[in-house]
Amino acid sequence: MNLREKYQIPAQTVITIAGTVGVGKSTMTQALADALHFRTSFEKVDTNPYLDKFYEDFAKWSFHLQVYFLAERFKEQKRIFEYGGGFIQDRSIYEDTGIFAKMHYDKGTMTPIDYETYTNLFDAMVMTPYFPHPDLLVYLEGPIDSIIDRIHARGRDMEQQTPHDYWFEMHERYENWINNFNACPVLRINIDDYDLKKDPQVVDTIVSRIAHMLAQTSHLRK
Ligand SMILES: Nc1ncnc2c1ncn2[C@@H]1O[C@H](COP(=O)(O)OP(=O)(O)O)[C@@H](O)[C@H]1O
Ligand SMILES: Nc1ncnc2c1ncn2[C@H]1C[C@H](O)[C@@H](COP(=O)(O)O)O1
Repeated sequence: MNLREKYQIPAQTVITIAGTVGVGKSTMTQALADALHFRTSFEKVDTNPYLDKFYEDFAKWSFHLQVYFLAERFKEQKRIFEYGGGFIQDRSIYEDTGIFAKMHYDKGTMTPIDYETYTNLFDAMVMTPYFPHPDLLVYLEGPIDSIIDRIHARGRDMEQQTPHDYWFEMHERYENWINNFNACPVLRINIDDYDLKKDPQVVDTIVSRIAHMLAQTSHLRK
């Protein structure tokens, strides 16, 4: 019996994993998908044609990158819908606007006109009754020092060159963002409490918490 059956999680459930860069979303996505026998929807980092350029020059490439991410995530959303759910998604679409686009606009590395164009597009595509929200957002959080260690351990070149202040600011913004997030139910998980690398069996406890939260919020999906 897999964990989905053990904890009676509906087969069509869609769970999105949110959290700052390097916190462990991809690792959690794979662990949950394996445990629940769900499909995965990963961010494609290596094939992103703007990401390296963006880290070299935020002001020049922030708009292009946001439009690219929006299109990619929307295509993934369509794929999830066509399969009828049963997915774990690595990063939510809400973080693109709520964290990244907003942060670059506030820092002056996205122009007001580009920001307005982007948010209009985002709202027209996502903030409508026709866009199915996930059943649950699992929010990963933890101390910024451990997260920066993970970014360094992973070793993506463009992230190594980025000043730590960028990651500090993002970490702080995530905290405010999640405290005001209400598009779907949220389960908060602290990375200090569960170490999927050292103890893969801990996924059982995480799935039981997910099942509990899904049961508590099932009335919202009827
Ligand atoms: N529990 C953990 N303990 C130590 N390192 C971890 C843990 N979970 C993830 N990592 C490592 O941290 C780095 C970032 O994790 P990743 O899942 O890619 O994060 P994200 O998708 O949020 O950017 C990777 O090198 C990954 O192997
Ligand atoms: N919407 C985004 N804007 C800017 N940068 C973004 C956006 N979404 C993801 N990214 C970056 C951040 C990381 O460098 C990579 C992958 O993110 P990760 O949290 O490691 O999965 O893309």
